[in-house]
Amino acid sequence: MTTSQEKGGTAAANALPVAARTQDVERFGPVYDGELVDENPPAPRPTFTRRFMNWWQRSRHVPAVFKSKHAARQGGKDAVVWLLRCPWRFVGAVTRGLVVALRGWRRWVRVHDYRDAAEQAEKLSDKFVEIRALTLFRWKVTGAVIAAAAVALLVADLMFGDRALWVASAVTAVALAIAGRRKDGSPGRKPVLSGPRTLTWTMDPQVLVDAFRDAKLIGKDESLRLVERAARVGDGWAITVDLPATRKAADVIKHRDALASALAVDEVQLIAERVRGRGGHAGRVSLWVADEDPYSGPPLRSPLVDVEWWDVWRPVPFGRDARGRRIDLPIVWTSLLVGAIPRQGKTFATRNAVAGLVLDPYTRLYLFDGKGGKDWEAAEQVAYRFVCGDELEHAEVLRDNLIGLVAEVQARFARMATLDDELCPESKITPTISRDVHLGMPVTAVVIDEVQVFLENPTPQRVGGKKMTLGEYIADLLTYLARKGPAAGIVVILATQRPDSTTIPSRLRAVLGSRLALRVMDWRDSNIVLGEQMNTRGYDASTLLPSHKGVGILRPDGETDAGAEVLAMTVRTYYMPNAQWREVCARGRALREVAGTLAGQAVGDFTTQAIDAAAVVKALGAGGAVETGAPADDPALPEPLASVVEYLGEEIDEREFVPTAELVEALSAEPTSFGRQMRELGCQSARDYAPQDDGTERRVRGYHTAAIRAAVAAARAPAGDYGAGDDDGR
Ligand SMILES: Nc1ncnc2c1ncn2[C@@H]1O[C@H](COP(=O)(O)OP(=O)(O)OP(=O)(O)O)[C@@H](O)[C@H]1O
Repeated sequence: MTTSQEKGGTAAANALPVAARTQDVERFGPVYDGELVDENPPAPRPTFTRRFMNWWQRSRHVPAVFKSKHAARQGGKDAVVWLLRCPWRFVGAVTRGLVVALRGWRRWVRVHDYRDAAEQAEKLSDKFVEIRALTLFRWKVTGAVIAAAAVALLVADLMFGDRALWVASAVTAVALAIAGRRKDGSPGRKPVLSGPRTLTWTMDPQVLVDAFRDAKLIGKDESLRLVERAARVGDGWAITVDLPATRKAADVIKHRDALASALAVDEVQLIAERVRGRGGHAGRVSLWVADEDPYSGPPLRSPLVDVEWWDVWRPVPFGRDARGRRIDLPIVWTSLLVGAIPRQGKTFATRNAVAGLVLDPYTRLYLFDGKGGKDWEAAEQVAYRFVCGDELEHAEVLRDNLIGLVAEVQARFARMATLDDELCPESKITPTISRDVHLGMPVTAVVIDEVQVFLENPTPQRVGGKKMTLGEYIADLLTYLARKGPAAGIVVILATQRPDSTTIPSRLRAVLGSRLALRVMDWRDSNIVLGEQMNTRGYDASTLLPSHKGVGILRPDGETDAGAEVLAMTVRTYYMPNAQWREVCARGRALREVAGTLAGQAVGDFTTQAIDAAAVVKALGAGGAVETGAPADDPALPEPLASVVEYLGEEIDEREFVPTAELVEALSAEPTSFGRQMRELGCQSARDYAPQDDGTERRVRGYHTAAIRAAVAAARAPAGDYGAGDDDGR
C-alpha cells in the first residue's frame, strides 16, 4: 500500500456511491490530494550504454561501492571508519602477535610436541631424560638467540645510531601484527566480545559469520555472502545475506533465537525474514536487529480514529511490525480467529478489525460479547444485533441469529445466481453488490468475543433428529458460516481466551482464514490458533513477553503489506482506548444515518425473519459431512482413506495426531503400501508426539487429522470448491 492513511480516507470517500455523496455529509479532518506520479516513461538509453550498465551492475568483478551512489557513500564512510580504527587495530594485532609468539616459544622450549607424543604412547617416563635434555638445550638456544640479537642490536646502534633500533622495532611489530591478525580457527585469537554485538557486526561482518556458525546455521568451513551491507533502517540495523548453497533461509527463521543468542540480543530484537519473489531465493535472508525492544514504546494510535470513514473492502489498519511497517488486515472474503490468555489485548485487537467495519456505513454488524463487560458497549448504537452476556438466553439468541445467517447465506447464493455476469462475475459478492441497498447484501460481520463461553454451553439440543449440545450446534453453524459465508459477504470474527482443541473444534478452526495469536500458555495453544506445526517454522506465540500487551503473531489470509508470500509476522496491534472506540462508533452511526443504512437493533428493530429450519439443518449436514466423520461406505472416498475415516469416526475431529502404527494395526494394512497409498491421496505422514502405554509421550510417525480431513475434502469436493482448506493447507 503506497498511499497514506489520509489519502486512503480521500480515496475511500471518492468511492462512496453517488447517493451517499450527494447528501449533506459533514466533513471534518484534512483532505489531501493523491500522490502525483509521472506517467511518462523515461527515454530509452542507447542499447550499448544499457548493456554496459547492466553488465556493470551485475558483474562480480566490479566492487559494490562503484555500483550506486548509496553504496559509494557507504563505502566512503566505511573507509573513514577503517582509517580511524587502523592504529587501534595495529596495536591490538601486535599484542595478540606477542601473545602468540610467547605461547609458541613456550610450547617449543618445553618440548610440548615430543612430550605429548610420548604421553600418548605411555612412554613418558622412558623418555623423561631425553625430554629434559632437549628442554635444557632449547633454553640454551633461546639464551644464545637473545644474546646474539642483543649484540646485533648493539652493534647496529653503534654503527647506524637510533635509526637501527627504530627499524628493528618496526619490523618486529609488523611481524607480530601479521602473526596476530585475526584468523579463524586460530586458538586464542578469536574475538571474545562482551555485551550486545549489534554494533560490532555492522563494522565487522566476520562477527555475523561467527554468530551464524555458533548458532549452527552454517558449517565451520562455510561462510555468508553479503548481499546488502549493514545499513541503518528505522531504529535498528538491517543486513541481507546469502547462505551457502543448500542452506535454507527458513531454518534461520526457525532458529532465530539461537542466532539472537549468538548475537547477544533478545530474540524480540532480531527480525529474520526470507527475501522472496524477484531478487530473492530460498537461501537469502534479511536480518533486522533493533537497538532496543521494538515493542516497548508507547501504544500505537490507530489511524482509524482519524479518518472520516473507511472502505471495508480495503485491508483494515491493524498494527505495525517491529520495523514500524504498517500491517493492514483484509477483512472481506475471509474470517479471523484471535486467541490469547486473558489480559493480553485480545479485545483491543479484535476491535481494530471491527472498527473498519463500523466506519463503513454499508456493512452490518452482529455483535456477541460473551464477557459481558463494557468493552463492546459503544458498538450497540451501530450494531444490527447486539448481545452482551454469557447466560443460556444469550447463547440461544446467538444460535437463532446464526441460524438466520445460515439461511441468509443460502438466500444470497440463490440471489447471486440470478444476477448478470457483469454485476456478479464469480458467484462471489463484489463491492458494487455489497453497496447496492436494493440488493440487500451488505458485508455482514459476526463478531463473537469470548466465543468459548458459547461453544462450551452443555444444554442438550435435538437438531434434525440428532442429539448434541447447544455449544456443538453453535460450532456447526459457525463452521458453515466461516466456510460458505465469506463468498456471500458474511465474515466471522472470533476471539477466545481458551484456544484449546476441545473448546474450538478443529473443523471450525480449519476454515477460519486469518489468525492472530497474542501470548498463549504453550506452543500447543499457539499451534491451535496459528495452525499445525507453526512452532516448528519459528512462530510460537508462547514466547511473547507478558509485558508485550497487544503484540501477537498474525497469520493473515491473503496479501498484506509484508507481501503475499509472508507466512506470518509479529505485529503490535494498534491501541484504541474506550474513548476513541466510542468516538469511532458514534461516527459509524452518523455515517449510517446519512447513508440510510442504520437498521436492526440500532433503530429498535428486533424482528427476526421466518426461517426454514429444515433447510438450515440440511445445509449444515451437507456442509459439515467432511468434518463430522464420513460414513464408511462413502463411495466418493478411495481406500485406504475410507477405512481410516471409518476407524477414526468422531475422533477425526477430536484428535490431532494418529500414529501410523495404530492405523496399520487397526486396518491390518501393510505399512509400506499403506504409506504410499496415503501419500498418493495427498496425505503426508509427519513426526509428532503421541502418548505411550507407560504414560509418557514419544515422537513417532503418523498422520495429523487435519491432513486426513484435507485429503477427505480433496477426494470429495469438486475441483475449486470454496473453503476446502485445513490448518496448514490454506
Ligand atoms: N495494542 C495495545 N497496546 C498497548 N496496550 C494494550 C494493547 N492492547 C491491549 N492493551 C492493554 O492490555 C489490557 C488488556 O487488554 P484486553 O482487555 O483487550 O485483553 P483481553 O485479552 O481481551 O482480556 P480478557 O481475556 O480478560 O478479556 C488493556 O487494558 C490495555 O491496557
